[in-house]
Amino acid sequence: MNEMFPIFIKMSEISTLIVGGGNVGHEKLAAILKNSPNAVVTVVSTTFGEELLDLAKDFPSVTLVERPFEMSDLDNHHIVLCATDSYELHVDIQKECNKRKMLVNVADTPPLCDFYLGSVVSKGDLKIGISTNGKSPTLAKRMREFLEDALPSETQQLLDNLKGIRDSLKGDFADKVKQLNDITQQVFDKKE
Ligand SMILES: C[C@@]1(CC(=O)O)C2=NC(=C\c3[nH]c(c(CCC(=O)O)c3CC(=O)O)Cc3[nH]c(c(CC(=O)O)c3CCC(=O)O)/C=C3\N/C(=C\2)[C@@H](CCC(=O)O)[C@]3(C)CC(=O)O)/[C@H]1CCC(=O)O
Ligand SMILES: NC(=O)c1ccc[n+]([C@@H]2O[C@H](COP(=O)([O-])OP(=O)(O)OC[C@H]3O[C@@H](n4cnc5c(N)ncnc54)[C@H](O)[C@@H]3O)[C@@H](O)[C@H]2O)c1
Repeated sequence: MNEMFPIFIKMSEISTLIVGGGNVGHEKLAAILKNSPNAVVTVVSTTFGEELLDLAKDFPSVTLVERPFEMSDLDNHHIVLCATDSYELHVDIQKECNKRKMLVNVADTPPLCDFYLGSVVSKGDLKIGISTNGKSPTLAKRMREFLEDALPSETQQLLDNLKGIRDSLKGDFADKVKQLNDITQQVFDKKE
């Protein structure tokens, strides 16, 4: 059983720290910005790869700090992603995050992670997060590609229509729930 609980985070409302600006740092930053272009992210790294520099320049809410990590970098951030090539540093950061009750993800080291990144399917406002419980990120990627193709292109139109109906419904909460269930059942042509 996959015991992880998915949540959707407002990345522009919290502050994220990435430690390490090489290949993995770039991958993690790209994954965040693809979903959340206004994410507030600081990347601290001794050196930065070209790809990360190229990506970050288009996002004003991303700050790059070029120097070795210091524990005080954890101040004022909510979540941390470790992406250096130093396992020892990652262990130290993970311990300190634990002490401070901050959530930490350590690239390539699932046992040190409080949370995993997922594959993300997006169709307009619809977003589906996929986890394989860490078993196969490659399968998560394939599932994303499969669902991206399978979801109808009218998904956003459907959502916009339902939002309009939702806002215009009268009655108490139970009435509204019933009406919305009836309407969506017709859309999916589902018999109960
Ligand atoms: C979903 C995605 C999100 C993202 O990172 O954006 C993601 N990995 C992605 C791709 C990917 N990562 C790797 C490959 C190479 C092939 C392979 O190993 O399968 C590919 C495929 C590729 O790139 O084609 C290497 C890899 N990854 C981890 C390990 C360590 C280990 O498992 O021990 C190693 C071995 C490194 C080594 O060999 O040393 C660990 C994790 N990777 C996770 C997430 C978390 C579990 C998610 C889940 O539950 O499924 C977890 C546990 C922690 C975390 O990183 O948060 C993103 C797909 C985005 C998309 O395209 O949709
Ligand atoms: N690149 C991949 O796809 C991949 C795949 C599997 C495993 N890994 C592992 O993941 C780790 C990172 O890989 P990478 O390719 O991103 O490495 P990298 O060398 O490209 O990047 C590491 C970054 O960490 C920075 N760094 C190192 N020590 C630091 C410190 N004390 N403070 C701040 N920054 C520091 C470096 O300046 C560099 O920018 C490695 O252990 C690697 O073996 C990488």
